[in-house]
Amino acid sequence: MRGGGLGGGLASKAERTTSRRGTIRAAAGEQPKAKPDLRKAFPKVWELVRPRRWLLLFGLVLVAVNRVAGLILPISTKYLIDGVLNPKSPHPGRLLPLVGAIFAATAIQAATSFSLTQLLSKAAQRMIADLRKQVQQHIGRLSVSFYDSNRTGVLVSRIMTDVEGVRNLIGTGLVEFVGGMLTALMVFTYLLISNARMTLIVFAVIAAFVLVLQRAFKTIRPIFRERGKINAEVTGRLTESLGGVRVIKGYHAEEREATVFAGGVQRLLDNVMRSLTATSTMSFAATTVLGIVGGLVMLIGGHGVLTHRMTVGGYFQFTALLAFMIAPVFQIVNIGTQLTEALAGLDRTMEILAEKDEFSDPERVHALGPIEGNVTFDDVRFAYETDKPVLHGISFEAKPGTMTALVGSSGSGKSTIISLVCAFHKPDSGRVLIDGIDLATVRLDDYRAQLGVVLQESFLFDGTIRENVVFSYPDATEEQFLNACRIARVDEFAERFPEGYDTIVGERGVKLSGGQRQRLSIARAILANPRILILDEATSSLDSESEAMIQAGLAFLMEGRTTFTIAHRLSTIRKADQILVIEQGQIVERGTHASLYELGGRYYDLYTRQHGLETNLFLAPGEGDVVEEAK
Ligand SMILES: Nc1ncnc2c1ncn2[C@@H]1O[C@H](COP(=O)(O)OP(=O)(O)OP(=O)(O)O)[C@@H](O)[C@H]1O
Repeated sequence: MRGGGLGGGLASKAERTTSRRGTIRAAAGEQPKAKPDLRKAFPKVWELVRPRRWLLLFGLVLVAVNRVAGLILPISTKYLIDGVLNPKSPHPGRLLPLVGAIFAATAIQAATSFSLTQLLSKAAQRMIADLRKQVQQHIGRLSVSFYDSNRTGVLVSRIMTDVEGVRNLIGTGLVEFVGGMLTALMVFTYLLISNARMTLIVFAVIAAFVLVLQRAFKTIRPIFRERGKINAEVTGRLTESLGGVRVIKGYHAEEREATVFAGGVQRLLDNVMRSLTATSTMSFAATTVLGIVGGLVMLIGGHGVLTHRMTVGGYFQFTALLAFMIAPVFQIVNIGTQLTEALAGLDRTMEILAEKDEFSDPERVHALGPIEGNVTFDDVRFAYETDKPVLHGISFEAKPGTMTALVGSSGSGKSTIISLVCAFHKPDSGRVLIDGIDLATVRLDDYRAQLGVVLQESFLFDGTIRENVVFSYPDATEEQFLNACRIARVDEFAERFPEGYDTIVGERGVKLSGGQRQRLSIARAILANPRILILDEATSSLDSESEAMIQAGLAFLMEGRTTFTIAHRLSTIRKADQILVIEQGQIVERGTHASLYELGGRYYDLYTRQHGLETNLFLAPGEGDVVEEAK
């Protein structure tokens, strides 16, 4: 993207504005759904499964072979006891072939198990990687209002954690599940043929248990869904508090933060405890059922053998096979939980993927060639929330290559106007026109490629100086890159580092000063060569040397571009071709510095306030002297 660091705009503004419009249910703190909507989940599951359907089918064949091979051993007990070892007519010659068959079956079982894990687990991991990329890409294309209303940590968890659970759908989870069912069915049929009465009694007990299990799953599913939500919230808060460590320390709020975190961890613990209670109840029930079934089989089978209705071999075979029928039911307990988790994760992932991506807005049909940079607001009205209008009929024109400064008190709507210029939002009524074309109908990629943003909170990645500068135009030549660095005076500090432009900056590397960060951000914007430039000036004052360097870079950057600035420095405001004074979402005055000063109205008030108060709205503290000289 050539856009001169739009990301910074998202980050800084999202931090300043709190969550006001909840788009993701979990983040908005709504009650979790009782269970994932399966009808909605299946198309999504199918979408994931479809490209891998042959693999899964092959996996199922492998499972079938595996399970049949696994049945050879229990089935052979009957032949061993009744055929080979029968005291009345022993057949020692049959022993070796029987053992050979068991060896062969075991070899097949081992080989198929190995291949299953190799094939399916790897496919599952590949799928997780794909899905992660897809979710991240989608989130990247969502509108700014989405970011405003969802916490960063929550989004991180959506991309990293939720997707992880999907492993169980493609990995061995689903196949094990189907394989288990298959085995149970095969064994059930076999047992039914060999001893219908005993099989049906055992089956009735197990069926009752399955019904109980189903109820248990109903309870346990929302717990898992909620766990994902709590996890995301706790991670979110943690990410924020680690990022805002200076504010926390500054207000000595370490303990308060610890309490908040402890509260989150406790909620997580409570949730895990609840699910553990549910799972332990399930295993308690399972053990009891196992005991009952075992006793019943012994009673009926023993009686059968004593009354010669069953052979000893038949009895042992029955008990051995029974395990193969019951084990899958218990496996389902385990796998069922995993699949439930996977579906809950998928459900949240789907919620994100269902969010409307700002680029594929059907209204945005106009391709935009190189623009001149005429920006016109035509009676623009806008509200973030219904019934709370923020802009009330803003109209102005910014001619190509001119500078428009927005001034006004805090909360008057300056940033909102800028957001509309950036097409982060659409007006509720009225139009924003770019060279006469309604911005709401323009393709965003075309437009944003011609937009550059320099924010007061310069946004730096963890990477080298070079990477941070060319971020706005990755195809820049070395010459273009060096030229931008020279104009923005990045060379002056970068070349002093032993690693030069390859010096790592950001969290892991060299910490740059506020002024240096701004210069880097200016170099980035110069390289992007935007037609429309957004400049959110820093409020903090820099020493005069840094200030001079920044001003020189900015002067070059603004040359010939339509610039919008939320100005704090009088030096910038005085250069503006037009100043718009915004109060409560309206333009109350407009003109140049001289004409507005002359007018003696709101602008005059704001301007002269600096003589009396430190909290000047234009200027950073200490800038007053510069004003005096400039006047
Ligand atoms: N994302 C948002 N959701 C809801 N309301 C918002 C949002 N962002 C801003 N507002 C509201 O819109 C109004 C105008 O805010 P805006 O940020 O445009 O003011 P501003 O003039 O840029 O203020 P400042 O100089 O303090 O940054 C304020 O009342 C603010 O509370």
